Amino acid sequence: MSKPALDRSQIVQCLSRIQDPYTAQPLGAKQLKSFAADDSHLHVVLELAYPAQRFGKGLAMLVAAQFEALFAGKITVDIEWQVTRQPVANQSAAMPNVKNIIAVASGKGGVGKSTTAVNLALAMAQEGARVGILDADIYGPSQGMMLGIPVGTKPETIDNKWFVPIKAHGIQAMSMAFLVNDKTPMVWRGPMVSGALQQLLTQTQWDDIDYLVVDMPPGTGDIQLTFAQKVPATGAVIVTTPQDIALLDAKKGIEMFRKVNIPVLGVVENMALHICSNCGHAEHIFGEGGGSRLAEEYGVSTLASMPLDIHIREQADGGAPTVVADPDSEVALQYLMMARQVMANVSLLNEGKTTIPTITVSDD
Ligand SMILES: Nc1ncnc2c1ncn2[C@@H]1O[C@H](COP(=O)(O)OP(=O)(O)OP(=O)(O)O)[C@@H](O)[C@H]1O
Repeated sequence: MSKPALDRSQIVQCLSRIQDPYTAQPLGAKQLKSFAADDSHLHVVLELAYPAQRFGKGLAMLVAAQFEALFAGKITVDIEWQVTRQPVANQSAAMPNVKNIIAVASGKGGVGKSTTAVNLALAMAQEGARVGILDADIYGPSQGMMLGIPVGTKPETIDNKWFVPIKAHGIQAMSMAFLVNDKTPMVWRGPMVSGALQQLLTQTQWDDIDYLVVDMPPGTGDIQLTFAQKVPATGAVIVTTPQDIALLDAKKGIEMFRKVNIPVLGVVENMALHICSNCGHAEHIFGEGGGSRLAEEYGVSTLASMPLDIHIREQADGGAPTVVADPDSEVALQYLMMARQVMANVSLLNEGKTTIPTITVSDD
């Protein structure tokens, strides 16, 4: 029989000295799942509200070090997680197998929205999340190519009603590109597009997903607005380059989500800095700090500032985006940190924490 050497309040107090770097909240009773202590061994099990397969190892070391002041014997800390579900009644009814939907959008085309979406999805999976990606970028679907899914691959169907998503690099993928052929006209009218996309969303048999990343069609017109209205998203990630024109369109994107009451989880500034592969010279090709200024103006987080890096393009074009092609590279780590921030922000939203400010800008 182990004799209790420490009580729960001592453990909780010790935990409260450590701040979760992604939620910016102190650890405490909520995260303490269990503990066992005798004279020689303290075993603490924490449970986070977002996956932490890679990040959890560092956090466990930090927590163990904190307990050294309290306990002289062997200390073991395990980090587990339980992803919370978006508390929206109609979502669980419509998509019982999907806990959270994250819309990735940009005001302007070509800013790297799809590349960011796929690396976000893969980075979430690396942290242990069950992830799906829906390519809703109907006019330029590229997720299949970036995930290395051979052209012409068709999803299986069940009962002539359900599509089975295609698995690639450990995530589940579905795209309009899997259902059309080269001859299908992509110059669809708005209602056809939003109808097809909604069908794709609700008639795919996702296999128990924590986060479904939706690569939205670029722009802020009627199609996007209708779709944003129909997708019961937990939150949106806005991708922009630091260029004035892209920022202006990104603002429209933020305002579009505001109109349909979808919280903005943060802004990703893409192609922020170019480092010459020959001489190492760093240059802000599209201007400096625009994404952060935009995030500040709207009171949302800057999730990442990604460099303009030839490997990002080459690896995505090659069917293995940076997060899987070169998982220990600096760029992959940046994507990983972005993913953790997105998942932590989702957990805060689901808990009803007000850490993510509501957007208060005028309509004009
Ligand atoms: N950070 C980056 N560094 C280098 N190349 C990048 C980066 N981000 C994206 N790219 C490249 O830029 C091009 C456009 O990216 P992507 O297709 O992701 O943009 P998008 O915003 O989704 O475009 P669209 O509006 O056409 O769907 C691609 O060739 C991609 O590989």
